[in-house]
Formats: sequence, C-alpha cells, structure tokens
Amino acid sequence: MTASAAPAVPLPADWRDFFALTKPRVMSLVIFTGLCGLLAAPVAIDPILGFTAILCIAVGAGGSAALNQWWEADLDAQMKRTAQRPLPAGRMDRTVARDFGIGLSVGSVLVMGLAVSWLAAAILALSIIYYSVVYTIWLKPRTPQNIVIGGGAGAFPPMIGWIAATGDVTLMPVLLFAIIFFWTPPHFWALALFVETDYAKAGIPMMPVVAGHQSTRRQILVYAVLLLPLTMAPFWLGVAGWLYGISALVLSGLFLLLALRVAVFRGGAADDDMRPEKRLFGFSVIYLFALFAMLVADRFLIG
Ligand code: HEM
Ligand SMILES: CC(C)=CCC/C(C)=C/CC/C(C)=C/COP(=O)(O)OP(=O)(O)O
Repeated sequence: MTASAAPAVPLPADWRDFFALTKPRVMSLVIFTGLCGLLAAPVAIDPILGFTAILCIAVGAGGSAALNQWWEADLDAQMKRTAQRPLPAGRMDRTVARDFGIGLSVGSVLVMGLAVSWLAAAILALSIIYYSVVYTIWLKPRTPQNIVIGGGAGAFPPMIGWIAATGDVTLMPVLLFAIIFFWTPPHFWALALFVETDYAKAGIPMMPVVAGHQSTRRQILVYAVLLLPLTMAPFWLGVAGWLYGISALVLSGLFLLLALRVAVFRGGAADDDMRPEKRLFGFSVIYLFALFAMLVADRFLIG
C-alpha cells in the first residue's frame, strides 16, 4: 500500500479538489459511452430512470477514481503529470478522499439498484471494484499486462447503460464491451510511451518500461488491427445500420493508419520523437466519442 504520510500543512480542500478527485476529463468518456449504451438499446427507458442510471455511472466512476488516488497518492507524488493532484499536493486529507470514494461508490450502486436495476447495479459494483481494487491495487504494480486485463473496468459502462434500459444482456452490449476492451491498450500505451520516464521513476511496470518502445508499438498495432473487424461486427451482424458501418470503417481505418505510423512508418519521426504517439493518443479519445455517437445516430436516424 502506498497510503501513509498525512500532510503536515493546512488542508485547504474545496469543491474543486473533490471534483478533481473524480478525474472528470477521463470519466467524461466513460459516462458518454454509458449514455450511448443506454440510448442505443432497443427499449426506450423512462427519461428520469435513464438520467438516474447515467448519474449513477458518473458518480460510481468518480468514486472509483477517488479510491484510485487515495491508494496511489505516494506514486502520484513522484510523477510530474500527477504531482498536482489534491492528495500529493497536500490539499486534502487522505482519509477524507477515501471516505469520499467509498461514499460515492456505495451510494451509486445502491441508487442504481433501488431505482433502476439490480443487474445494472451489480455490474456497476463490479466495474468499481475492478478499477479501484483489481487494476489499481493488484495489477498495476505487478504486470505490464495491467491495462490489458484492467481495461475491462472501463469497458463495462455501455453494458450498464444497455442493461439499465433493457434489463438483460444480449450480443450488442457484449460487442460494445469488447470494442472498449480492445481500444484501451492502444489508448493507454500511446500515452505511456510519451510519459514513460515518469512511470519508470515511480517503479510501475508499464509496457514501454518493461518491453521497450518497439515491442509496445507493435502491440499497439495488433490491437488497432483487431479493432477494425470488431467495430464493424455490429454492422456485419445486422445489429447496427449503414451509417454506423461507414463511420466505423472510416474511424477504425484512421485509427489503424495512425497506429501504423506509430509502429511502422513513423512519418520521418525518430525513435525518441513521440509525435506519432501523441497524435494516436489524442485521436483515440475522439475516435471512441465519435464511434459511440454514430452508433446512437444510426439507431435514431436509420432505425
Ligand atoms: C485501464 C484502462 C485505462 C488506463 C490505464 C487509462 C489511462 C489514462 C491516463 C493515464 C490518461 C491521462 C489522464 C490524465 O493524466 O489526466 C488518460 C486519459 C484519458 N482517458 Fe484513459 N485510460 C484507460 C481507459 C480509459 C477508458 C475506458 C476511457 C473511456 C472510455 C478513457 C478515457 C480517457 C480520456 C477521455 C482521457 C483524456 C483526458 C483528457 O482530456 O485529458 N480511458 N487515460
Ligand atoms: C463505471 C466505472 C467504475 C468506470 C471505471 C472506468 C475506468 C476503468 C477508467 C479507467 C481509466 C483511468 C482513469 C485510467 C487511469 O489509469 P491510472 O489510474 O493508472 O492513471 P493515473 O496514472 O493517471 O493515476
């Protein structure tokens, strides 16, 4: 465990620190994919219940992010990218962050269960435990495959949204899970390549630290190749229409080109020039937003 020192300085935590503790920028995509899962489902959910379900996904994701930072405060203090977070910067007491994380997590699961669906609540609980315990405490410090296995946590929200609307699991939510699962390694390894020195310093066995640049780049390419048929599957299987199919082809094609640039062409960039990686990371976020948005557009415009 990395939780130890309580800061000796006054703790001027305000609402901005609590908000930051929920990793709002990262979780925006988690919440968006959850909303898309709910809207893409073939059953229209009552708007108040739908809003409650999304709120629970947001609050649960935020709670698990707070627990992640409670556990990793000492690690975060060692990395430039994370050193200004509320805990390593000493603006908040650790137990407050822990209790905030537990409160949000438990509250979100209970409200989801009582108001929407206990199956959705169970999967929300599983995602929270997966991120804050299985990934953060167990996998992240132990194996370079941490995010491949841990990626499951972030892949559940569209499934939760779908179940909130329909009450059951069919092929489509499983495909949506698989898309995010296979998207996560290129998303994260691209970032890990350009912040690699930080992870090495903190002793975290991220893939670029353990396997080196070239091996990580090749693995990014493998996942990008797999993503193309996987994102096309809903169209091929007839569970999404042509608007989604064309969008998935274009978006996954671009993603693959950027991954090829990372692993093969490099567009003239030298090995230590991480511009191709930065571009792939930036596009990975736009890619997932756009893919899920087109899935919903397809459902409403094409049927
Ligand atoms: C185990 C899986 C994942 C890992 C290890 C990971 C890691 C990261 C890290 C370290 C960052 C930089 C964040 C920062 O310093 O602010 C980041 C950014 C981001 N991640 Fe992930 N991520 C994962 C999965 C996901 C998933 C599943 C989603 C959404 C579906 C997601 C969405 C985002 C977004 C939107 C950003 C950009 C935030 C910004 O605009 O700065 N990530 N990710
Ligand atoms: C509904 C629900 C519970 C969703 C959870 C979603 C989930 C798994 C998100 C993971 C994304 C994330 C913030 C990774 C950060 O990795 P890190 O914690 O290793 O990054 P850091 O170095 O920035 O702390």
